[in-house]
Amino acid sequence: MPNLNFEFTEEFALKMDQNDPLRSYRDQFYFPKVNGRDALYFCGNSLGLQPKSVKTYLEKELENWANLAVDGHFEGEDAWMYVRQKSKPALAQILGAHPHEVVAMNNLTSNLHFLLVSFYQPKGERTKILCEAGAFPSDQYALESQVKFHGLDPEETIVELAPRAGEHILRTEDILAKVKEIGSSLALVMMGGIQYYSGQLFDMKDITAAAHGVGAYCGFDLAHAAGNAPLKLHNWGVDFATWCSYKYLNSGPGNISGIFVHERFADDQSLPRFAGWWGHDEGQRFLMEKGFIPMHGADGWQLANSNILALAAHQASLDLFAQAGMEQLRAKSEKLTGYLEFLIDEISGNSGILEIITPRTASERGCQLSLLIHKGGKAVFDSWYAHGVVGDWRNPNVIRLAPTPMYNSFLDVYRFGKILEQSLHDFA
Ligand SMILES: Cc1ncc(COP(=O)(O)O)c(C=O)c1O
Ligand SMILES: Nc1c(O)cccc1C(=O)C[C@H](N)C(=O)O
Repeated sequence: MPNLNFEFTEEFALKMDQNDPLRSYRDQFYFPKVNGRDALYFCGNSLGLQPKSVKTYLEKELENWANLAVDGHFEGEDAWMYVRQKSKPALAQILGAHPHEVVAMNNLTSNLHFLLVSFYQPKGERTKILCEAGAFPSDQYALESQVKFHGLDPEETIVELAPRAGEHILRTEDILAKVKEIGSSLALVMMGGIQYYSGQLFDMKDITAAAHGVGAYCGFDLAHAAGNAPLKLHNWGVDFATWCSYKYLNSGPGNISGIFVHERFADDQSLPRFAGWWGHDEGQRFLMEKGFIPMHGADGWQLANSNILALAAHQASLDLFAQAGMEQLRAKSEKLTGYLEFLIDEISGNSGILEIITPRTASERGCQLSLLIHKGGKAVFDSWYAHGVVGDWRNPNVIRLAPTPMYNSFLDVYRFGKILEQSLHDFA
């Protein structure tokens, strides 16, 4: 990132906002209120804000349902039968994939299970799964239950790699060395793309290459990376991935997830998979015949017919991503998070109250900074919230703050700086 000579002044923040080519997007979102005032919302890592356009997109589908009823499946330019196609160009851009490698469907954890059915096939001595220690609990439960499903012992089968003693982030060299060490016993590397707790962005390209080097598959949970960090899943050769759309993709609580399956598996019928009629050859689906013929690419992993209202809300947000462009969003994101980092260092410096544990290099993180709280515990978080700061507290002792380039401003970050300054007096 260029040296921007950040300053802890309102004038500086306002100047940055004036020069921000994405500044108009903020007005396209609803901001919640805390204590009657617009929140300083830094919680896109948990739930993204609602685009104002969502209502219109939903209303259109409600009208289609009201006016067309069952004919809505096949009639009109937005026929529900094909509507998932609409989301593919924007998703492909966000994930760094070809459109036929991605499809919006289900929820994240469900998708993880379906993908593991295909990409976790323990055989002989090749049974082990490598993941990061402290992965999001749902991923841990999914991996454990898959291992048990294959009659194996999770304790022996799942290798959890932790940072070195006294460190908070995993060194890429340690991940690569562990892959090599497990070698021919490794069936799968399955990690978060961005670690939900520390905010570390893993080197997915090198990790994938290392996994392939020992004959293992490699997949990522991109819940915290999709719409946040630059991704090139196709070029990196990643085998599979899944994400959710309710965080950085601003598509609504619990809304639809998506999957990526690399094109080398697009017509691979040797991979086991759980099938359903929506993954069956579209041209023959309504012949209602026996014998599953998977669709080309990721679509062949679909099971059930698309949730149209979910896709409508998703599309409202994806259209904003397509307009804004991931490159521009990332360029702003590096500056915005860089500004937050600068202010935290400048203000809390040697206070001993908190410490940034997210990597200090922009290429090793998304927009989130995770702050390890040394003094004051959750009371620090509560006091910020009382002043309108919406971040989140994650046990045992981290506050996550995620200024998102789509709707946060430099002024938001500056205002947080003023609140931080005040709270340091309270917790010193
Ligand atoms: C990294 C990660 N994986 C999985 C999940 C669970 O997703 P879902 O409940 O949508 O399956 C979350 C968040 O809830 C998450 O942050
Ligand atoms: N999906 C959530 C929910 O319904 C309630 C509270 C939190 C969530 C989250 O998504 C948590 C999030 N995945 C995390 O990184 O902590």
